Amino acid sequence: MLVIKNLSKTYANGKIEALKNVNLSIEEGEFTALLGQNGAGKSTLINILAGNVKKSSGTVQIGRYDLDSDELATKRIIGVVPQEVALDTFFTVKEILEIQSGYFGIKNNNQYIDELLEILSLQDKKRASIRGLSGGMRRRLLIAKALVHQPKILILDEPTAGVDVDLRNSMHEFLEKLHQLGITIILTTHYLEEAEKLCKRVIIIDKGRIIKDEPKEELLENYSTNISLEIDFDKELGKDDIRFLNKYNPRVVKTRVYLDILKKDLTKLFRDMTEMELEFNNINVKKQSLQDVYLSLVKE
Ligand SMILES: Nc1ncnc2c1ncn2[C@@H]1O[C@H](COP(=O)(O)OP(=O)(O)OP(=O)(O)O)[C@@H](O)[C@H]1O
Repeated sequence: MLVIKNLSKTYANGKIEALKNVNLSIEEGEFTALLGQNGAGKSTLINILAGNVKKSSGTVQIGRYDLDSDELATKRIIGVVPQEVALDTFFTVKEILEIQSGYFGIKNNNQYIDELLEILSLQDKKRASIRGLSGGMRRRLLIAKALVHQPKILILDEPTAGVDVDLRNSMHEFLEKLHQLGITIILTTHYLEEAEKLCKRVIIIDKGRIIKDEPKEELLENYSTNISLEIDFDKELGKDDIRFLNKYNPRVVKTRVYLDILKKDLTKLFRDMTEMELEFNNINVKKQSLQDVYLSLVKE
C-alpha cells in the first residue's frame, strides 16, 4: 500500500537533515503508530506523503502510484489530518466539506458528508460557522475533511493533541471503526497509551532515522527490561525478612510488597524467597508500558 525507499529530506540548504535514508513498507489495513521525539522527522515524513513538502531524494509509492510521476493519483489515496488546525473561519462545516469534495471532483457528496458528520458527532453543527466551533470540534472536522474523498490510507498527525478525555475516547472508537473497515491508518502521537491501545505496529523515528519498526507486542516483549511485582506474603515482614529485597527498593504495605525488578533478576528473587522460607499467596505482575519501552529506546 505504501512503499518508501531511501527517503531523505534536508532543509536550509542541506544544513538540517530531517529524514535520513528512510525505508518503510506498509501493507493494506495496517494500523501503525509513528512515534518520535519533537523534531524527529514525523511531520516531515507525513508532509512528503501528503505532497506538501518536496523530498530531497528517494522514492515513494502510494498504492500503485509513484509520488513523482503521479502526485494527483497519490492524493486520492491518502487523507491527512494535519497537526495544525487551519480552517477558513468564514465557512460553515458543511461548506468546508463540500469545498474539499470539490477539490477531488466529487459532486453530490452530501450523503457521505452526513454520514461523516453523524459518526464524528458534528451533525448538529453542520450549518454552524467554523468560528463558533470548539477546539475539539475543529479537530473532528479536520478528520471529516481528510475523509471526504474516502481515502484508503488515513494519516493523522497528533489528532488528539489538546483534546479532552471523553472526546479522545470517542475519536479512538472512530479510528477503530475505520480500521475495521479496512482503512490503512498511520498515527503520530505523543500520547503513548493511545498508540499502545490502538496500533498493531510501532515505528520509532529518532533524528530522522527509523530506529525501530516492529509489531507492538514484539516490541514490548523484546525491549522491556523491567516488570513490576506486587507480592502478598502470608505475614507482615520484619526488617530482617526483607533485607534480601533491599536491592530492589521495595515498598512494603503490611503484608504486601511492591517491587520494580529487572527481568533478569527474577530467578534470583524467587530463589532467595524460597531460601528465606517466605510464604506468599498472591503475585500480580505489571509489564512495562509502551511509554516505558519507548523512553528507554529513544534515550539509548
Ligand atoms: N520548513 C522547515 N525549515 C527548516 N527546518 C525544518 C522545517 N520543517 C522542519 N524542520 C526541521 O526538521 C526536523 C524535523 O522536523 P519535524 O517537524 O518533521 O519533526 P516532528 O517529528 O514532526 O516533530 P514534532 O513532534 O515536534 O511535531 C527538525 O529539526 C525541524 O526543526
